[in-house]
Amino acid sequence: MIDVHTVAAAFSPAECSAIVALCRDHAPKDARLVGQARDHNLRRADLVWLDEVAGADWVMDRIIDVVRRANRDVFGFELTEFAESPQVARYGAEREGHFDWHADIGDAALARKRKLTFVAQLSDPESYDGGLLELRPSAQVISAPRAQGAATLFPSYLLHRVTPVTRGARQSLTIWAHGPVFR
Ligand SMILES: O=C(O)CCC(=O)C(=O)O
Ligand SMILES: [Fe+2]
Repeated sequence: MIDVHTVAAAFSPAECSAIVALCRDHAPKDARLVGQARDHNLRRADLVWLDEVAGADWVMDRIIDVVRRANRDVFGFELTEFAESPQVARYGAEREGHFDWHADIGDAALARKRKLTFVAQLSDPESYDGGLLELRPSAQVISAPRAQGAATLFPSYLLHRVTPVTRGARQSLTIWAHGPVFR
């Protein structure tokens, strides 16, 4: 089974910049984790929920398109909805933004139903150091491509992390597709 799938140009660089610009005027919220606890050792990032941003409907349209195609061609999961807003995260070097090893499926009502995770790289890879999205589908750790606009999709039970950003800032767009629990 293919566990990790990357769509090379889910967004163009110009579209990535447009998404970042849309979020710029929104007061970022401190990132919460699955289950709403806050632990800055586990995750340090600023979050904007795209549902709250005017003019971002086209982003959701694109996500639906990319997820539908990837699920049809690669995963074949039973997906029924996007029950949570897409989130734009910013991991800045000023506080070594990062997200430690975790899986996205949790105990909370919505987190239980997460099945497929979608993460798009919104930043120019030349503009930051660190901030690697790493995944552990097996004993081997693999890195998601850093190209701006690339989207990496994986089952939400897979362990993954974002390594600390040491220069500049990395922004990403994350959303989960939900459905009946795995069985
Ligand atoms: O920003 C990323 O690359 C990953 C975000 C993530 O793992 C999450 O929000 O659960
Ligand atoms: Fe995650």
